[in-house]
Amino acid sequence: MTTNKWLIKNGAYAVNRDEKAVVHGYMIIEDSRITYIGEELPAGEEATEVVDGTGLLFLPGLINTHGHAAMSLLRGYGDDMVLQEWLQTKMWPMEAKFTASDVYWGTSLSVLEMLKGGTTAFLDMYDHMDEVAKVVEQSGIRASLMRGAIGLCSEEEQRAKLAEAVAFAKNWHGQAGGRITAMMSPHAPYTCPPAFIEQFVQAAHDLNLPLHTHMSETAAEVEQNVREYGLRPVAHLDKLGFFSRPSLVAHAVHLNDEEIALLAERKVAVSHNPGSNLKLASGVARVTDLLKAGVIVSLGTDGPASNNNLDMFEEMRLAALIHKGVTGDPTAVPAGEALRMATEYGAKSIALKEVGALAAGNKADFIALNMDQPHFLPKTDLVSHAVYSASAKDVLHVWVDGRQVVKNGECLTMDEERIKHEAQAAFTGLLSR
Ligand SMILES: CSC[C@H]1O[C@@H](n2cnc3c(O)ncnc32)[C@H](O)[C@@H]1O
Ligand SMILES: [Zn+2]
Repeated sequence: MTTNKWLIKNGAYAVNRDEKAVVHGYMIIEDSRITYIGEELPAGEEATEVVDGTGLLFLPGLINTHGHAAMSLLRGYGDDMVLQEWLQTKMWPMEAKFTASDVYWGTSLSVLEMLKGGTTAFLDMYDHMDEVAKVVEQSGIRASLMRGAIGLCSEEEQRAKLAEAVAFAKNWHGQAGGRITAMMSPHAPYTCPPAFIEQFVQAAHDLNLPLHTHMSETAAEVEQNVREYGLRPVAHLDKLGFFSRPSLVAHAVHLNDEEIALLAERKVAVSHNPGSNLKLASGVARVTDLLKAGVIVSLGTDGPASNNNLDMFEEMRLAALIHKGVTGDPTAVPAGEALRMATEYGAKSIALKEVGALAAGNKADFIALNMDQPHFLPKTDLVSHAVYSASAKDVLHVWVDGRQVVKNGECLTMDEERIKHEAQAAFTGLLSR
């Protein structure tokens, strides 16, 4: 029996189908699913909630496929450095002091920012993951979660990290009404010895879960991989069996033609993180070549300490702009493709079914932008406006799994004032420990 039925009238819906980018008219949501999108109102539809969609553009919820949410506590703490210096001198010393409570409040701050900015699903690789899962459960967002493991430690500590990752996946995969799914995640080839990576691959096989890792983010790490193992990271991970599982690699900035072909052959998805790659001066990923080769490329912010926000509109815009700039081809990553990267390809990257597109039968994860603003006029091409002109601040309403979680810009499921206070206090506490 349907208990929750929303009728949205007079809206514009970015269906992003080849024949039609936007449909004007009605959308119906019954419980957790979209049941109708079309120009005509089907007869006899009685809704429990009616929304006037006049002046609103409805998009699929944005999907952030790589990040470390609790790192919001370190936003602005270590700017203008390259990756290794940033990790070793700023992030890792502070993260070593993080308590479960720090992760809870840091993640809450990020989830609040993401929901208010139109992100309805995110990937998180971190420590104290039970706290992250609690925030996901309470806030109503959807997430793919994993205990990230750095293997630069004793074998005993490695065993403990792997056991934690396995226990977390067993406890939380499918929880929160199916909004939480799990992956297995060794941090990176340069922080995880080969045998440790192989143990994660085996665990992913045993649990039937996908794998995620950082890969080829900087030229220095590729050189280090060649020095230590005689192989570049793609061949190295392939040799360790990583790509025998459904897998998603973050960054993939430094790739040659053979590596792109291998990623396509192994059906490895790539999370492109343009903001973080620019800020850490890591380089620009070969996104147009990856897409041409048939690789699924989605978008991620990475952690809020290397971005420094979680605005997926900014990532879409960056993706649509920088690849034009570096290739000299103004048709590289057009607006419709950038939107697909942030939605449909994002869902594929983190193995979410029936999410990522506005279509009858899909899960009702969607957002509404207030288009009645100067920067959205004239009404030429609404998808172009969403990619080239919009930002997180334009998001008015957000639904996840058929539940409204943001209304008129306010998050209904999280206590914004408390979260802001606790996150600031957590940072102050970290400085004094
Ligand atoms: C083991 S938990 C995740 C770990 O990843 C670190 N991290 C954050 N951003 C990046 C990045 O861009 N490349 C590599 N590692 C990153 C974070 O500080 C955590 O320690
Ligand atoms: Zn990362």
